[in-house]
Amino acid sequence: MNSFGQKFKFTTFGESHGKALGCIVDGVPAGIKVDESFIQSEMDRRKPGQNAFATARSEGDRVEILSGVFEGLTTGTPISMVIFNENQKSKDYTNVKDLFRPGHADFTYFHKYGIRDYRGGGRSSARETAARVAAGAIAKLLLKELNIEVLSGICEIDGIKGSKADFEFAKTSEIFSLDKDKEEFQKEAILNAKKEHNSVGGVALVKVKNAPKGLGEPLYYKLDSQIANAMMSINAVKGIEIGDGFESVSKKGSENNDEIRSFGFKSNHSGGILGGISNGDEIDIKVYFKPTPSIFIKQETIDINNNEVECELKGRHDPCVAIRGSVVAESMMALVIADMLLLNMSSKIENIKKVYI
Ligand SMILES: Cc1cc2nc3c(=O)[nH]c(=O)nc-3n(C[C@H](O)[C@H](O)[C@H](O)COP(=O)(O)O)c2cc1C
Ligand SMILES: C=C(O[C@@H]1CC(C(=O)O)=C[C@@H](OP(=O)(O)O)[C@H]1O)C(=O)O
Repeated sequence: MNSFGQKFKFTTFGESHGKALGCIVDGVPAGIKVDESFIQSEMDRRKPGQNAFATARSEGDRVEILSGVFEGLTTGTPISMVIFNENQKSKDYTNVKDLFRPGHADFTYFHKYGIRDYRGGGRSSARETAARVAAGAIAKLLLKELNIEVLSGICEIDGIKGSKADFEFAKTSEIFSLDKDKEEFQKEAILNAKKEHNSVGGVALVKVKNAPKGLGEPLYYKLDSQIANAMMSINAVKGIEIGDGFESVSKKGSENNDEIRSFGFKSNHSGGILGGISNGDEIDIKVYFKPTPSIFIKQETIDINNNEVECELKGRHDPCVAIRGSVVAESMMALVIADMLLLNMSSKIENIKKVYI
């Protein structure tokens, strides 16, 4: 079992240097309008090779829908989508074929499976996240029908934090940072690291607008625990925060509580989730990405025979994975919300009656 979700489920397949990648999304209700140009526009926001802040690998990331859609509508049967790889350069990996890149998953995959697919990280490469964005686009089409929106953007790069509380959200990959005053410095930090053959980390903000109250199951399928599970499943994610997150630890209860009025909550320190259930306010999380492990600085490592060697990489790598990673985080959030919506259908007898009677 390696799928995500209980009702709105998906799984992905493929490798970075294999023939193709793809996903199967199961449990999608019938009758959702499938706008293929929307799916492609989501793919384009994540795809590599678009600017100096991303890997130079050039992929069209064109999605082909193989099943589950008829005359522009979902049929209620599994939706399968495929994305063919176009720009693999496996030769770049020949000199590190038998060794483990520090910080990447080469070491752990080898010890788990006993096989070294050295071609660009194989299944552990974040190229897999293209398939998640395709699945996330289907989730977003469901959310659109309910006027729920998921957005994301960058709020921190290499320790340079955005300062505005109310960010303008990035809609395309052209818009880089949520804080226009800090954007220039954040960009510079990435380009400087790149010049030095190094990489930097970053933080993405993900928000859900118009999420209804009541999403999330008690106790073992809470909305926040599922969001954490989804985000931590993304390559290079090392932590997440819900609402004020770690900052709330140093606050008094009186500062941290969101007081309640008849019109709603006076503040949103909770990030829109209480007791693992959405409270109707904006859902608001931060996702922390580590610096890209593949860097072009000589490092010490071992080979598959345990010999101590030096590792010198070639190839094409993101100098900061958080930039494209923010789009992946947004897709995973859409998938969690879609799953929770479908689970929520059966939380009240009135809802079940609406469907069946
Ligand atoms: C969008 C995205 C792009 C990435 N690009 C690269 C890359 O070009 N080179 C690399 O070494 N790692 C890249 N990573 C990170 C690795 O895939 C990841 O660090 C590796 O699989 C090890 O997993 P872990 O960091 O979660 O432990 C990327 C991650 C994301 C989310
Ligand atoms: C190709 C993509 O990103 C890749 C993610 C990645 C990694 O190790 O995660 C390593 C690089 O690829 P390659 O396997 O060719 O060395 C990136 O270019 C993509 O996101 O589509």
